[in-house]
Parts: sequence; structure tokens; C-alpha cells
Amino acid sequence: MGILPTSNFPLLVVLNPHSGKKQGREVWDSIVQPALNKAEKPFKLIESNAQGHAQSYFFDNIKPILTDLIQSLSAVNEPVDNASAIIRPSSVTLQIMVLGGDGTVHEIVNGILRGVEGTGYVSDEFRPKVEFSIIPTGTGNAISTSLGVTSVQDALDRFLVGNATPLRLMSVSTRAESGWKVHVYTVVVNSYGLHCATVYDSEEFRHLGNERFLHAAMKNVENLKQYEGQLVFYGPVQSYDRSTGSLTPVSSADSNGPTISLPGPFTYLLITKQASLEPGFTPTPFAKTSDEWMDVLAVQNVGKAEIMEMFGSTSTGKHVEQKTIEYFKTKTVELETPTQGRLCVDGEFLTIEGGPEGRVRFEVISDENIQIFGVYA
Ligand SMILES: Nc1ncnc2c1ncn2[C@@H]1O[C@H](COP(=O)(O)OP(=O)(O)OP(=O)(O)O)[C@@H](O)[C@H]1O
Repeated sequence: MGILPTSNFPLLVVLNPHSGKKQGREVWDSIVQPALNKAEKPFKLIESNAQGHAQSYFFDNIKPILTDLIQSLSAVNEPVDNASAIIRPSSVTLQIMVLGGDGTVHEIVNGILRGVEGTGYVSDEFRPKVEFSIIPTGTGNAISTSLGVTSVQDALDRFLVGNATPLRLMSVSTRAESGWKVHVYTVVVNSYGLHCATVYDSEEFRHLGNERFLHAAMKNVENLKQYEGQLVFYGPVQSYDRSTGSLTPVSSADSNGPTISLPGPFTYLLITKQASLEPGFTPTPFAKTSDEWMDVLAVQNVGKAEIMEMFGSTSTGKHVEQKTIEYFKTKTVELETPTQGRLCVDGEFLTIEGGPEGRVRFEVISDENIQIFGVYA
């Protein structure tokens, strides 16, 4: 047996110059690149030049990237003329640094998964790991905020220490002839109602940085709407019990059928993997980046006063004590709307048709051939 040499394969750095207040380039030049040079960490810079570029880059290139990475790790025994002397690893770790926000991570994850789909690049015999270092230069920076990353330097330090935790994904599936078909994978939040309308409207306030969500939210609270729909949970569910202050099982782990349903209409509905969606805004305080649950915050048919009360305590997570708020942990949930509706999936928008045919299924991913991502934390 040969010994696998240390790879000198470069860290892939994806810089989104458009994220946040467009400070990514400056942060790269002044802080991150000098730190990588000092640490003698080789890198390859990929600059995202338009919406969707990071996704299409990884869709097009992930196979040659993994091939090169595998080759950089394959040991060659002496003598070299014996082909069987080449030892191939059963796994490789690809490191990707993101100077951007959650939307850039979302694009890369989807590009990679679509790029390896149906190929031998991820299988039970060979499964790469993809580990992200997220340098928070976006607007919400939900993943970084939820992991307690406080600054660019903090994120860099965590990368250099090198402890990765799973970045667990959710899938968003729509109906197809053959059953459910994954439309997209999400890493932060799927939403319906006021939150989705807020994200939709916030683009016009991008120049305000973090404040853009506040402006858009206030605009939507002013014209508060109720969003018709029914939410059905499947399999194990926990719900937050205000009387005990804890999450308690409301359906057993071995049940796969529908367990609870919420009739709507929804004022606010989130299905998340992250506790915080931006600094100071922690709507799903029990959510964990790495666990095998999705957290659901449901607010049905309330008025402006209740919504403002909720916003008043989302910085501390105390809003879960409010009686108009329902909080669940689940693994599979479906949403059906009576007429056409709009969902927000990690900042992208998905229009769904009304009725059973337009039903959408959200699942937390347990398949090890999809759940290949980690994040330095
Ligand atoms: N060169 C570019 N010009 C314009 N848009 C771009 C460019 N590169 C990427 N994008 C788009 O920028 C959008 C925002 O990126 P990102 O999510 O990283 O930042 P953010 O929205 O400010 O942060 P967050 O998602 O954390 O709130 C993404 O939808 C991405 O497709």
C-alpha cells in the first residue's frame, strides 16, 4: 500500500462582487487574500459575473474539478509501470470559500448536485465531501450568523482551524408524472406569505444593505395580507409547548403518514434550517445548521398588532411564547394553495399552481449521496 500524499489542490474561492453592499472585492483584497498567502494556502479565484453564474460554473465544471482533485491525491507506488500501484481514495474533500451571502452558497450547492447527478462522481463507493468557508459579505448571512460567526476575521480563523460541521440541505419538490421531482435544494429558508413578499420587495432597497429587509417588511405589514393554503406534516413531528418551554413529540418516529395539518390562511410561514436569517433576527431559534430536522414557524390569520409583536421579540427568540405562533420540528411537510401562489426558496421565487397538482413537498435530506456538504464552524 502506498501512502497518500498531502494534496496541494487549490482552495476554490468564489467571489460575488454584488453581494451585500458590494464589499466582497475590497474584503478579498485587503483581508482574505493576504491571510491565505500568509498561510501558504494555494487558491483559485472564481468571480461570479452575473446571477446564476456560480451555479452554472459548478454545474459545468464539478466533474473535471473532482477528477483533478482525485488525481492530485492518487499515490503512485514504485515501480510506476505497474498500473495497479496507483491508489485511488474512496473520498476527497473539496474546499470552497465563498465571499458572498447565502444566495451564493445556494447557487454552488445546486450547481454541484445537478452536475454530479446520475454520474459515478457520488456513489456509495466514492463520495466526495464539499466543505464551505463562508466569509460573510452578503446581506443576511444567515448560515454564518446562525453558526455564531461574528466577522470576516472570525470566519477566516475558523477556516484555518478547519473544523467542519454538516451543512444539511432541504429539498423542494413538485409533482411530476413519476411522483415527486426535486425542483431545488435549499440551505436557509423556504417561505410563504409575508416573509416571501418581503424578500421579493427587498431587491429594490438593496443599496440599504441589511436595512432592505426592514423597509420591505414594513411596506408589507402596512398592507398586510393573508395567504390561503394548507400545511400537512408527515412522519415525526415535535412542537414547542409553551407550558413546559420545551419541544415535545407530537407524532412518533415510525409514523410516515400525515400527522398534523394546519388549515391556514397563513400570515407568515417559514420552513428553515438556520436559526437566524440575519443578525438580530432569529425567527426559528431551535433550528440547527447540522441536525436532521427542519423548523417550521407558522402564524395563521393574525393582524398587524400580532405581527409587530412577533417582530418585537425575534431578536431574542422569545416570540415563540406568543400564543398566535406555532413552532414545529419536522422532516417532511407539504404545502397546498387553493389558487396560484408564490414561494421563496433561499431568495429565489417559485410560482405554484393551485390545488393538489401544485402541491410542494419540503424534506430535510438524509441521503448520504446528496448530503455531502459541510461548513467550517
Ligand atoms: N456579478 C454579479 N452581478 C449581479 N448579481 C450577481 C453577480 N454575481 C452573483 N449575483 C447574484 O447576487 C445575488 C445575491 O448574492 P448573495 O445571496 O450572495 O448576497 P446577498 O443577497 O446580499 O446576501 P444574503 O443571501 O446572505 O442575504 C445572487 O442571487 C447571485 O445570483
